[in-house]
Amino acid sequence: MKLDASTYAGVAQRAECLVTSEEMEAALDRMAEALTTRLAGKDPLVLCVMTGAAIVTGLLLPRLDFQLRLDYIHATRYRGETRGGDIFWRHRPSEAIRGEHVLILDDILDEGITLDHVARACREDGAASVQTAVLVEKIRPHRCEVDVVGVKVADRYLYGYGLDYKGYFRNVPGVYAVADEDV
Ligand SMILES: O=P(O)(O)OC[C@H]1O[C@H](OP(=O)(O)OP(=O)(O)O)[C@H](O)[C@@H]1O
Ligand SMILES: Nc1nc2[nH]cnc2c(=O)[nH]1
Repeated sequence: MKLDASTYAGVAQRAECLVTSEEMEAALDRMAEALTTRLAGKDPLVLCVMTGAAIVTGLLLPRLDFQLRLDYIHATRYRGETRGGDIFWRHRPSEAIRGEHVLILDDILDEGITLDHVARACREDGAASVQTAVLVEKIRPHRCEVDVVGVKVADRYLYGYGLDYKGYFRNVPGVYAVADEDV
């Protein structure tokens, strides 16, 4: 669904910046260091969980100075809404995963349902090992643990750095909480 320009501007004006771009870039540096320790020398297959992880993937991979390959996996459960539903698979590269040391890269761990589902699917598909990393973790209970986290933020509806609000704002260079009246 398209947002008209005045609605878009209103959402942006009412939103609150929780993490600046400088803080996010520092978090990406820390994630790269942690992932290098875990994965350098293992020739991992990095799986970008589309669509939101496209931004963290693009920012993180040039910081990883070791042999790796990139593929994508697409499981979604929000589909432009601010509340999650059932998991919907759009792309599951089962054949490519067999025997690989997999790193699942996502933008956010919220309830943890998506990451739990994707990690289970990779194990079912015969990955040699599965590690997970998210740019943002919400401070709340999750269905699964994650190995590497960028920043931890309050349990509000967020946009920026890949996170969308109704399909928009993924390109915003900071993490913002949407005002209650807009959620
Ligand atoms: O921990 P959870 O509560 O399961 O939520 C996290 C998931 O929600 C978002 O995906 P979404 O379905 O919105 O797809 P998108 O990546 O296209 O935005 C995000 O990219 C995570 O994959
Ligand atoms: N954009 C966005 N997507 C999510 N998916 C799960 N939680 C969130 C959130 O807070 N913001």
